Formats: sequence, structure tokens, C-alpha cells
Amino acid sequence: MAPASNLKPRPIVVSGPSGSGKSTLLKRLFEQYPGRFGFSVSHTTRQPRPGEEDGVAYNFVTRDAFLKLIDENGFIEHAEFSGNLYGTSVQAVKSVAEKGQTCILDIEMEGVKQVKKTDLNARYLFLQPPSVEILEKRLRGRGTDKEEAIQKRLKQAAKEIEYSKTTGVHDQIIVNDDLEKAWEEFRTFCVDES
Ligand SMILES: Nc1ncnc2c1ncn2[C@@H]1O[C@H](COP(=O)(O)OP(=O)(O)OP(=O)(O)O)[C@@H](O)[C@H]1O
Repeated sequence: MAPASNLKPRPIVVSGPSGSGKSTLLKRLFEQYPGRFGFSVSHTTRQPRPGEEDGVAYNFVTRDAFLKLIDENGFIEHAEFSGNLYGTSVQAVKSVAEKGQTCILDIEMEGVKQVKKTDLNARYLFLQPPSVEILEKRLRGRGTDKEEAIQKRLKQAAKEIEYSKTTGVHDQIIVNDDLEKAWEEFRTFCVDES
């Protein structure tokens, strides 16, 4: 693991299986604390669409520049979708903190492992569904996924929950059973500056 920097405010990594309630709680957090939290701006090699501003929607870069940044270990994670590269850079997360905002990283398990290799000195929060059965109900209730996608998400959920049990991975695990209770715990963790 990289030595921890003294980056302030410390970024927060929110992870948890698909359907565990990350979007629901993050939406509330951003609404209730306007300006206090922020998301990092991703890099991409795709062309900007009309109205998309460089440095706001994305950091638009050439493929060469992107590959160079990969070589320099500048990315927390990156991936290719339909011929374009996308990634979250370490610097983009630091830039949010430099503006005085707590950067929120909403990522999955592999991303968590990657953040741990950086010097971002993040705090780690895992959102756990009460059970896989309830998770399945919520994913169906959300109505956004086809059966095949639901099965895939449930399989991945089991792996994420298993990994979350590793000692020292997360600073806090919140079981999202009762939404109001989960919100209170989530809010408290996120506003805590320590
Ligand atoms: N405590 C809760 N009780 C009942 N339903 C909940 C609770 N928390 C979230 N939900 C519902 O569960 C569904 C999944 O929540 P949400 O979309 O926030 O998950 P997510 O973790 O952001 O998923 P993804 O990673 O796929 O974006 C939503 O329909 C949401 O309204």
C-alpha cells in the first residue's frame, strides 16, 4: 500500500453490491449538504458531445495522453467501452479535495482494491443489503434490470459481501435494512472529518 498522504478532506469510498442503496443514499447526501461533497471528473478519449465542457463533464484527452497517464500509474481504475478509454485519475480525486470538498468515490470491489494502492488516504464505507433475498427483491422492485442482469448482479453481490468481511478493508459497514436508520449512519460517517 502507498504511504498515506495528508489529503484533506479525506475522500470517501462508498461500495456495496448493486442494489444495496448507494445511489439512494448518495442522492440524499448531495441534496442535504450542497457543495460539501463532490465527484471526481473522469478522463475519456471519446469526443465531447455538444454542450460537454472539458474538465466538467470529463477531462477529454487524446489516446496517447491517456496511455501515458496509465504508464505513470495515474489512474485508480480505467476501462475501455466501445473503443474509448475511460478512467478515474488519482489527481482528479485530489482536485476535489483541493477545492475543499469531500470526494465521493462510488465504486465496486476491484476499484476499492485499486484505491488502497494509492496515497489518497481514503475512508471506506461498505453498504450491505440485509440479505441476498432482500437484495433480489429490491433489484426486481427497481425495475431497471432484465432477469439475466439481476442474476449477474446477485452473483457479484455474493463476492462483494465475502470480500467485505476481510479484516481492515472497510472503516464502517452499514446494513441497509431500515432506510432511515441506514441514512443516519451514512450521514454521520460522511460528515465526520476524522
Ligand atoms: N432500506 C431500503 N429499504 C427498501 N428499499 C430500499 C432501501 N434502500 C434502497 N432501496 C431500494 O432498492 C433499490 C436499489 O437501490 P439503489 O438503486 O440505490 O442501489 P445501488 O446500490 O445504487 O445500485 P447500483 O450499484 O446498481 O447503482 C432502489 O429501488 C431503492 O429505492
